[in-house]
Parts: sequence; structure tokens; C-alpha cells
Amino acid sequence: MSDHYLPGLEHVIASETSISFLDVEKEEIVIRGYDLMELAEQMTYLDVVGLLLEGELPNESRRQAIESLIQAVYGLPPNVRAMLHLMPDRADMMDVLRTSISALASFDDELDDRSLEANGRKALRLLAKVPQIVAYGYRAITKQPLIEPDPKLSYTANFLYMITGTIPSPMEVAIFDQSLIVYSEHELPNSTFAARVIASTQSDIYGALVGAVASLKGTLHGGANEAVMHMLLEAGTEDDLEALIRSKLARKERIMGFGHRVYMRKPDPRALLMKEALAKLAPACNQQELYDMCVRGENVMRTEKGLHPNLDYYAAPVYYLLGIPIELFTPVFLAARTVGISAHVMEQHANNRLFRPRVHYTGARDLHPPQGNIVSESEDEIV
Ligand SMILES: CC(=O)SCCNC(=O)CCNC(=O)[C@H](O)C(C)(C)COP(=O)(O)OP(=O)(O)OC[C@H]1O[C@@H](n2cnc3c(N)ncnc32)[C@H](O)[C@@H]1OP(=O)(O)O
Ligand SMILES: O=C([O-])CC(=O)C(=O)O
Repeated sequence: MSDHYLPGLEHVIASETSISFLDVEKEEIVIRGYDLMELAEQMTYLDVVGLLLEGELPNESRRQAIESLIQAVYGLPPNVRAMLHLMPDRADMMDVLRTSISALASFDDELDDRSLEANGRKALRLLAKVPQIVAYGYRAITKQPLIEPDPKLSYTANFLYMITGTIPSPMEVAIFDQSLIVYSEHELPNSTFAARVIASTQSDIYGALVGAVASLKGTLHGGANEAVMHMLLEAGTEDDLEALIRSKLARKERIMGFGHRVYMRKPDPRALLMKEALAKLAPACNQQELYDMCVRGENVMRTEKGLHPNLDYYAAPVYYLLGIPIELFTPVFLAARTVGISAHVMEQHANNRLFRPRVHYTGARDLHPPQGNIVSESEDEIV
């Protein structure tokens, strides 16, 4: 047994996969052989769904078939809808998501079928229902009417429409679609690892996704996009953001949206793409100041800490300008990542070995319980 302990499993190869790989040297995120940035610039989210779940980019008719399969299973069981209305209005939306996905499992007739085909069908059902939980959950706890999907709208347009209640413009749909692509899959982050660990016991895809939701909620992972937006709003102006970042750094606080376990000293290519999206969206929304503020923050962090923004830093202001409530930034990330996590669960189930690592034990040894405290079995009294 190797006694080599790496805290946080840094650099440890924990899995084999043909789904994706972060090639940090070449600054490329490889998704089943394709560069994620090229996919984001040239394809749609549903193309990437096909690629991740079926192993190859779908042609036009397959892409349409995937969209129809998803549309056919839109809708939440009435009990799950009712449950959303029972959540307290202070509920964190990631907790709402975790609870609702868990509840959905019991309504799936194929829950215990772990074949590739059944898992693929369940993944499509989750892709239909998770965005609805995100949108309905928020509307239920904020006492707003739920918005049913519009069959005339695309998958991506519908997702945004169910959240905001406004039919998005083509530019908004294109930017939101790009954000879903860049969030769709990213090798083995904490949440995907959690899902694979759960799946490796032969547990089901819903349970694995529930575990991933719990992981993604944390601010060191998906929760960072919401924290970024709170920081930008707290600052309000370029100068105040610079002052806020400097004061946080002086107090040795972490600045959300910067740094990354794998990239750390290199740029996250996805952040660059979202920065371009923000550059288009901000002037169109009369919010150039928001873009300038983000760029100033980026520059301060590069100079002061040598750290680059990660995806969450630029996705946050993009979602804000798309009219998405801040409480939904991390749930939207999870909805986009549902496909990547599903692909990993399918791969784990198809070629499984139970995850069960060992520890580097730092506790005491050779202690013994004190004599004279032993319960006598026959007399049931202390002897
Ligand atoms: C889509 C995503 O989920 S991307 C990640 C989103 N999360 C965030 O944006 C949260 C902010 N970032 C961080 O906390 C970290 O960079 C993480 C959690 C992402 C990666 O952490 P790790 O790989 O464990 O690196 P670690 O925490 O050891 O940091 C290394 C050094 O960089 C510093 N550092 C890392 N990130 C930051 C940051 N955001 N702000 C300030 N300092 C930072 C640490 O203080 C540490 O400095 P030290 O060596 O002087 O103590
Ligand atoms: O890869 C990671 O550790 C976190 C991340 O950027 C993601 O999940 O998109």
C-alpha cells in the first residue's frame, strides 16, 4: 500500500475517463476529443448533450430528436410540485434542488436499471426536469406564478423564460446557451467526483446527482458565482471594487471567482469566453460600468496575487444581466452540469470498481479501556 498522502487529493489520478480532460499546458478543455471553446462558439448546448451522453456529436436530425425526447418528458409529478410550495421562503435554492431531485427518484420507473440505455433515458428526463425545478422552485418560494415551458421555444430559451417570465432575445439565448455549454462538463471537480464515488456503490443516478448538488453548493466550488455577484454589488463601482479586494486581501480573505485547483496560475479558458459575452451584453444593457468593474478586479488580482479569474467570475455578471436572480446562479450551474455528471455516472456504472481509499492515520494507538467499567452480561450491572 502506498503511504503517499496528498491533501485534497491534489494531482491524484482518481479515475479513468473518455469524457473530458483539462490539458492545462495546451490551455484546452478536451470534451470527447473536441475543444470545449470551439464547441461553445460553434455548437448548441443540445449538441453537447448528445456528445456527452452518446459519445459523438449528433447530426441535425439526432439533435432535434434529443430536443423532442426532452420536451416529451417536461413536467414535474404533482407531489414534487406541491413539495416546492411547502419549502420555507428562506430556503436556499440548492437545498430545494437537492430535496426535489431526491424526491423525483421515487417517481422514475427505471430507477434501479443501471444499464447504459436506461441511464441515458434517465439523464434526458433529468435534463427536462432540473431546469423546471430551478425555475418553479424559485417562483414557488417567492410566491410568483409558475411559468410552463412554451413548446415554440428552444430548450435554452425555455429555461431562461421559465425563470424570468420574459421571452429572451436571440442574443440573450445565444449567450445563455454558451454559458450552459461552458458549465456542462469539466473533468473531475469535487461534485463529479462525489457523484462517481456514490455511483461506484451501484447506487442510482439520482442519488449520485443529489450528492453532486450538495458538493456544488459550497463557495469553494459552484457557490462562488453567487458570492462573486454579491461582492460586485457590494462594491458598486470600479474604485470601490479595487478597495474592497485590497481590504479583503489585507485580511487574508479569499476573493471569490479567482484561483482554481487545476489552472491556478493559468487562465481558465471558459472565463475568457464569458468575459467576451459580458463585453457584448453590458453595453446592450447600459451596464458598461459592470464590465469595467470586473476588468479592474481581474487586473488587481493578477497584480496582487498572480491569480486569474475562473468561470464563475465572469458567468456571475452575465447571469445578472440576463435577469437571473442571484439565488439561481449556482442552481443554473448544476442544471447545465447535470449532463456531464450523468455521463460520468453512466461511465462509472458501465465499468465499475468501488471507490474505497485508505487514510494516513494520525490518531493514538495502543490505548485500552479502563478496567472495572465492564458491564456484566449476566447481571447487567457494573462490576
Ligand atoms: C467553477 C468552479 O467551481 S471554479 C472554483 C470556484 N471557487 C472560487 O472561486 C473560490 C475562490 N477560490 C479558492 O478558494 C481556491 O482558488 C480554490 C478552492 C478554487 C482552489 O483551492 P486550492 O487548489 O485548494 O488552493 P489553495 O487553497 O491551497 O490556495 C493556494 C494559495 O492561493 C491562495 N488563493 C487561492 N485562491 C485564492 C483566492 N480566490 N483569493 C485569494 N487567495 C487565493 C491561497 O490563499 C493560497 O495561498 P498561500 O499558499 O499563501 O496560503
Ligand atoms: O474543475 C473544478 O474543480 C471546478 C470547476 O471549474 C468546475 O466544476 O467547472
